[in-house]
Amino acid sequence: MSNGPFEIDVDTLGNLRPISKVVLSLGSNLGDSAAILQEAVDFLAETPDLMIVDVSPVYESSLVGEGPEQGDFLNMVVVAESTLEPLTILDRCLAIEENFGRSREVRNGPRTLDIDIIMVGKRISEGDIELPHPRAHERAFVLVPWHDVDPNGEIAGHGPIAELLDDIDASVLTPRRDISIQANTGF
Ligand SMILES: Nc1ncnc2c1ncn2[C@@H]1O[C@H](COP(=O)(O)OP(=O)(O)OP(=O)(O)O)[C@@H](O)[C@H]1O
Ligand SMILES: Nc1nc2c(c(=O)[nH]1)N=C(CO)CN2
Repeated sequence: MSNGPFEIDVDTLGNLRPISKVVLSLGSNLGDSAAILQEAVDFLAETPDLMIVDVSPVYESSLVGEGPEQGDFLNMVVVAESTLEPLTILDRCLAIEENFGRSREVRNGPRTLDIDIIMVGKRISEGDIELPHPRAHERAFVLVPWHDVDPNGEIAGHGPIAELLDDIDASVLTPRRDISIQANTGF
C-alpha cells in the first residue's frame, strides 16, 4: 500500500475527496486490555468514511519513556483508509478513548486506552495535531506490529519502517499470540 492520497472518492454532493492511508497505534495497560483493544477496533470499524484495511498482532511491553510505576502495555496497530480530515479522526479517537474512561490526571500514567494517530497520508502537522506522530519512528511497539501487516509502510520524513526497525530493539516486545483482535467490519 502506498502512503497516499492515492485514490479519490466522490461524495453525494459530487465533491472529490482524496482517500488517505491512516495508521493508528492503540495501547492499553489498565483494565481488561485485550477486551478494550477489541472494542476500540469495533468502534473504529463503525466510524463513517473510515475503512479498516488490517489489524496487527498484539504485543506486550513495559512502559517506554518516563512515567510512574505501572503495568505492562498491550499494543497493536490499525491500518485504514479514510477521506476524513486528520482533526476529525483525532476527535473520533479521543471520543473512543473517553468511552473507556481514559483519564489524563496523571501525566504518562496508566491508561485504559490510548490511540495515537501515526500518519494520515503524507499530511504534516496542522493545528492541534502532530503528523506524522513525532515519536512513532523510534517506538518498537508501533513499528513492529505495523511492519507485520504493512511491510512496505513508510513514515514521511523518516523513511521505510523496514529500515527504521534496524535501529530499534524489538526484543523489548513479547508477542501475545494468545490474543487475536478482529476487524469486524459488518460485511
Ligand atoms: N498524532 C497525534 N495522535 C494523537 N494525539 C495527538 C497527535 N498529535 C497531537 N495530539 C494531541 O496530543 C494529545 C495526546 O496526548 P496523550 O496524553 O494521549 O499523549 P500520549 O499518547 O500519552 O503521549 P505520546 O504523544 O508520547 O504518545 C491528544 O489529546 C491530541 O490533542
Ligand atoms: N510500552 C508502551 N510504552 C508507552 C506507550 C505504549 O502504548 N506502550 N505509550 C506511551 C504514550 O503514548 C508511552 N509509552
